Amino acid sequence: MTEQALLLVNLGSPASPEVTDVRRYLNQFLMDPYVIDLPWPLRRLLVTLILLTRPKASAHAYASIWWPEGSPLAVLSQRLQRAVQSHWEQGPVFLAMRYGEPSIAQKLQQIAQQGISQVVIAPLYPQFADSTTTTVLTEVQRVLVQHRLPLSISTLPAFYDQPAYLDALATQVQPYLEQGFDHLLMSYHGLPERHIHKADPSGQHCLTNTDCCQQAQGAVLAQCYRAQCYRTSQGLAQRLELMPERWSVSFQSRLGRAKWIAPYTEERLQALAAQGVKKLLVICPAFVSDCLETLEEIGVRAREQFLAAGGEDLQLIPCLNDHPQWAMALAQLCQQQAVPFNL
Ligand SMILES: C=CC1=C(C)c2cc3[nH]c(cc4nc(cc5[nH]c(cc1n2)c(C)c5CCC(=O)O)C(CCC(=O)O)=C4C)c(C)c3C=C
Ligand SMILES: [Fe+2]
Ligand SMILES: [Fe+2]
Repeated sequence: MTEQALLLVNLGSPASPEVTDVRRYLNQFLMDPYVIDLPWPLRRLLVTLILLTRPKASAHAYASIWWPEGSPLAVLSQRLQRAVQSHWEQGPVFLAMRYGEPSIAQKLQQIAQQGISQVVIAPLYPQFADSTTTTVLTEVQRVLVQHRLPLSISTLPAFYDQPAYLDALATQVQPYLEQGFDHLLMSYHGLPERHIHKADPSGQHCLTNTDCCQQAQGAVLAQCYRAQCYRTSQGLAQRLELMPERWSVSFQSRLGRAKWIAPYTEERLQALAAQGVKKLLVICPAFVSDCLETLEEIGVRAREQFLAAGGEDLQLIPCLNDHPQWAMALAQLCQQQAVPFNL
């Protein structure tokens, strides 16, 4: 049988929580034109301004969640890689990071050097966005051309509605519901509204009314991150048999002054506390591995905010991480859903 490698790709973290490493990481991340989609001179100017203050604040936040083995996102991604290997019989499973190390270039070269010619690339993002999925695939294309790698590539598309993924997510959440709760908040990483409009092939669907994303279908759904977040949420709520008033969706991690997709997590936290919700569960389904945005932004800061607003308990439900059902589901999705690489 021809060997086929599997390359999992996650976002990446700074090498350490030191300010210099965080600055280097943020510079690489934010200078990506798929993340800050401004012309180079404006992007350089904006990122330079962000880098005046952000690295210090972010370094402090990273230091508060850093583990002895390293960044939670990196450590948990490695654990997932090992767990997926036991379900991937076609060949070795590798892990790369879009920003920082190990890079996509290092891993694709390693795969080619091992004489493997077929690779499945799995960007570890359930919902499609240019700032996550497209930038990974663009980097893969760049590396293939620059290093003339003789690799035949297929890629795993966004899996926001795949039953195997949703079943694993429901298995992860279920025990927390059984402990008793008032409300389950599904908080996704946000995006500037501009990114959603740019990706909208109809030019008129997205964000035109409050529930446009819930109605999205076909080519619009395939490109609309917000619509995919709602589909994931509906699929999860259905599996957990949640009544509509027991769950809601919000978007976190805003940066800068542009308008980001709503509703904002901070505002939902205030509103839920004001409605009398005391025991709040939060799951972050845009992330498959716990990271700064789950452990610190939700587990620490959102918790403080909710308690200050009158809530009694906010519990962060861990991401899928290396859950055995998720590892098996991911291997299965890569076998069954990967499509020929076509950027
Ligand atoms: C314009 C800025 C950003 C966009 C767009 C964006 C999209 C986006 N990001 C993730 C996943 C993660 N982001 C993480 C951290 C993070 N994100 C941004 C900015 C944008 N993200 C910044 C500046 C940071 C760094 C931390 C900080 O200073 O706040 C992380 C965590 C990484 C870690 O090391 O733990 C993840 C994961 C998605 C899924 C997404 C689009 C949907
Ligand atoms: Fe982000
Ligand atoms: Fe939409």
